[in-house]
Order: sequence, then C-alpha cells, then structure tokens
Amino acid sequence: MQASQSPPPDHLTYLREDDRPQAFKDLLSSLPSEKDWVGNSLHLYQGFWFPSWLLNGIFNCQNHFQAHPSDILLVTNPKSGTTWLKAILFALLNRTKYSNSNSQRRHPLLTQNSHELVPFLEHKLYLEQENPDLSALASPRLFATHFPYSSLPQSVSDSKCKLVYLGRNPKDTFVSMWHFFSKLRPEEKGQIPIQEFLDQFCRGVSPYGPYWDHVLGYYKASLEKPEKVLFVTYEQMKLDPHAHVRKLADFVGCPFSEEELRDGTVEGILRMCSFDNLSSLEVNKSGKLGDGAESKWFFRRGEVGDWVNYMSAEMGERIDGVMDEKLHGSGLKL
Ligand SMILES: Nc1ncnc2c1ncn2[C@@H]1O[C@H](COP(=O)(O)OS(=O)(=O)O)[C@@H](OP(=O)(O)O)[C@H]1O
Repeated sequence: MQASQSPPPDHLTYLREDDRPQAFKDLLSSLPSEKDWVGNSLHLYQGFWFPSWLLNGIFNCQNHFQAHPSDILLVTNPKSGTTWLKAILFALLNRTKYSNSNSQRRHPLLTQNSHELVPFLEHKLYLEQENPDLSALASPRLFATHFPYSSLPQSVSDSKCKLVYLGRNPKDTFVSMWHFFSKLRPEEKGQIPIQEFLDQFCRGVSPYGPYWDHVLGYYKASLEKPEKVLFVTYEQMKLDPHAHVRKLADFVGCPFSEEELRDGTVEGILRMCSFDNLSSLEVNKSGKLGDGAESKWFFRRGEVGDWVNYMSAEMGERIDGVMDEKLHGSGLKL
C-alpha cells in the first residue's frame, strides 16, 4: 500500500481526480463508499473495499493487463509482509545476476526499496504499449498486487502465470495498518483511535477488505489450483524461512541447485532480505518512494505477535471471533 495524501506526482497522473473519464466518475458515484481515517474514500466494488485513488487503475488493469505465462504475481493484503516478500522474490529470481561470484554488480536491494524494484500492477502497469518499463522487464516478470482473487484481470486467470499469496495473522496486520494510517494523518490529528479503527476492520471495511474474504479467496484457489497459487503465511516464513524460500523457488520454477544449497545461496538471500538488514540501509532509512511515502514507514517491528503491545485481550478476541466465524469450515487458521 502506498501513501496518497498529496496530489500524485506526474508519472501517476492517472490518479488525478480531474483526469478521470466521466464514465468512471459516474460508476464511482454509484458505489457504496466510506471514509478511511486519512480522509480518503473507500469504495465497495465487486465485494471489496478499494481506495478511491486506486480504482481507476484497478478498472484499467482489469480491462487491459495482459498476463504472460511466465509472469509471477505476489499478492498480499496490505500490511501482510509485501515489502519483505517482494525483496525475497526479487533476490531469488535475480540470484545469478547478483551472486557473490558476480559481485561487481551491486545488488539493487542495497540502493532501492523493494517497492521500486517490484511494481504494483494497479499502479498503471497494465498497458504494455504505453509503458516502456513494462515491456522492458526481463522474463519472468515479477509484479505485486493487492487484487482480491475474484477481481483479478481475466488474463491472469486464463494464463499460466503463477501467484504467490502471503497471508498474515489479522491482529498483526491490523496493528501494522493502524500504525501506517496514523502516520499518514496530519500530525495535529494524532493516532487513529484504535477502537474505532477496529470497529471498521471488523465490519470488513479496510483497504482491499474484508480481510477474511481476501485471504480466503486465495486459500481456496491454492487448494483448487496448487500449480497456479501458492499460499504461505508471514508466520510460516518467520518460523522456517529457509524451507519457505526453497518452496518459493520450486514453485516459481527456479529451484536451488545442489551446489547453491551447499554454498549458502539461500542463507545469503535471507540475510539480504532480513528486517535488520533492509531497515538499516540508507535507502530505507531516509529514502522516499515515487508517491511520497517514506521508505522507513514500511519497516516498523517486523515481528510475529506484536499486536499484544497495542490491543487488549478483548480486542484480540474480537478479531479472532470474526475470523473464526468467517473462516469456519475452510480449514484455514491464521
Ligand atoms: N524484511 C522484513 N522482514 C519481516 N517483516 C518485514 C520486513 N520488511 C517489512 N516488514 C514488515 O511488514 C509490515 C509491512 O507490511 P507490507 O510490506 O505488506 O506493507 S505494504 O502493504 O507494502 O504497505 C510491517 O510490519 P509491522 O512491523 O508489524 O508493522 C513491516 O515491519
């Protein structure tokens, strides 16, 4: 998720409200909407709450994005570990180019935030002919998106491209989101009242929410089409990162060789992408992304279970209660 407070910069002109086609404005005004805590609108479209400033991109992407069979899409609900998995997948797919024996090439993750290296689909990446960067991307192209499964562009469903979904415990995601949105508010407004933020979350109103439907869509798809959708969680990645990076590599079709497993390639990727390493790099301490968000906002604690420091047991039980009810019978527990 990116910041959207100030007017979008030039390369994101499609986000400017003035430039939106009338048909889009008409559709927008017909959709149910709610205000989020930063003052932006969320619109209910195809059963999910989309930030209004992204909807034009969402529509266009649905209509125009042409998936390639070799594409890899990392999908997350915001604040589930996107920044981390973007880095891991980027490092994994480009490991030969930037290996130790090829160390004259400085690793891009040392000087660029992973959000700059792995673009979001809904950020005007859908028209290949209009986007030279997109056609110049080497195969396999790696994208990220927060699209719900049921709203993915048809070409993604039709093609043989692969989807990696990263889920996260909803309480940690919720607290991470609460911190992030609080940062986007004008300073004098202070932190978002957490109880009210929770009320909204538990009604399903959050960016790309309801949270449970987002996760469930991909979980079910991963059971139905295991060759197309891989479902992993932030907690599993934290618990056994080595095994999961190998699993990711196998899934995206570039498994580690015996030699790589012996020579510490996996460990090198994990070290490079660790919270401590990435968050200590100058680019992530003082850099800014194209839309004005500060890179450091994407690195807070990076821990499992940090919610207990911000929510009462009762609040935690409330999220658990909603999740239990919504995920009942699915076999999924987050
Ligand atoms: N390298 C690494 N390892 C582990 N965890 C990491 C890493 N980088 C970011 N993070 C944590 O991920 C949370 C941010 O989520 P996202 O990256 O999905 O945010 S966004 O949707 O892209 O805005 C946010 O979680 P919280 O710390 O719980 O807020 C980040 O700290």
